[in-house]
Amino acid sequence: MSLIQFQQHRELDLIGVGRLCIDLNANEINRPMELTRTFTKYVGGSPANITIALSKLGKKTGFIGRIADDQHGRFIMNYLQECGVDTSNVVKDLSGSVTGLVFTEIKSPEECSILMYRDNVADLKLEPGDVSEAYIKRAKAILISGTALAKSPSREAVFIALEYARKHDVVVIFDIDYRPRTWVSLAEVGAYCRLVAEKSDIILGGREEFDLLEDLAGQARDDRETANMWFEHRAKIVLVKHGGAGSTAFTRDGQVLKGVTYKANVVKTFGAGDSFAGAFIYGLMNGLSVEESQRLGAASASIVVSSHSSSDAMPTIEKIQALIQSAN
Ligand SMILES: Nc1ncnc2c1ncn2[C@@H]1O[C@H](COP(=O)(O)OP(=O)(O)O)[C@@H](O)[C@H]1O
Ligand SMILES: O=C(O)C[C@@H](O)[C@H](O)C(=O)COP(=O)(O)O
Repeated sequence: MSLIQFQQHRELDLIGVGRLCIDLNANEINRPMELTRTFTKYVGGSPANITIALSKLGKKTGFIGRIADDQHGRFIMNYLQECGVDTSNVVKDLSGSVTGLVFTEIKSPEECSILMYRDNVADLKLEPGDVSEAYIKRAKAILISGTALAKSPSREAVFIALEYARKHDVVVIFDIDYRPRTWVSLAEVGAYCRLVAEKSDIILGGREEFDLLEDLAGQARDDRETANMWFEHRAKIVLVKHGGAGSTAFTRDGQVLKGVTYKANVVKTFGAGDSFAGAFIYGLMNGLSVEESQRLGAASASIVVSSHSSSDAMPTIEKIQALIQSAN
């Protein structure tokens, strides 16, 4: 019996919850942002990227979030619809909020950073009333990103979504997605993310992100200890990402699976986690093993880190399979 029981009769495969923002990726790469003059605009926001990735892989997706009543908000809405994401539950925020901006700096293929403008952003204005139980029960899975827990009322909206998902056997996928610029304190990161992780079926994060949940910032607990801690709750899969060194997946039934990586002509390192997550979830939804799903994730990440964007570069399954074939 499959580790993760997706309700197959549901019309939506995945609903993303949370951040919809704009990536502004420097065009003049391999130099600090002080020396860049032009940027290319893409839709961004980790949950948006992952939802877009699944949509481009042919999955039926939806989104619960808020956009600003500005040109960027309209750009995001148009792009989601072009990608086939259902936007019926994306709310236009009329409080005068703005769209979160992510300026990305590509000093070198290995040295990239992101500068996030997060004040008065629409995504954190998501309210509990925006979360529809009837919408959530139409989905096989929801994807929650940790950053949506950083401020109220988004925080409460996420907990409502979590409650509806548990009530209607919707698989809960939690991507820790720690973004320092949005949080008030590390104590809050740990407190709120632990509450969600304890109710999640699949937890994805980097080593440092799991440390934050375990109040071990900088003490780097052993991945297996981390997994066992979450298996004491609802988790069936705990996946620890390790950048270019790959990933390790732990399953509740005792498997420990080292994920492969595929050689990439790295342009930038960001986008790896979201592309990995999208293809990994796709594999699980298609009944593939955790190991095969990791393989899809790794191939997708290799494609996206070799590209200028995150969302735009999310690949089709054919592109992913071609890369895997060529590597064999
Ligand atoms: N330089 C790279 N080359 C090839 N694959 C990579 C590279 N960096 C990351 N990946 C793949 O993407 C996955 C997620 O990357 P990681 O950087 O850990 O996530 P995040 O972007 O969330 O920090 C890794 O487990 C690996 O499979
Ligand atoms: O999630 C954000 O706000 C930033 C993303 O839009 C950006 O594309 C990025 O950093 C994705 O990187 P990843 O989370 O490492 O895949």
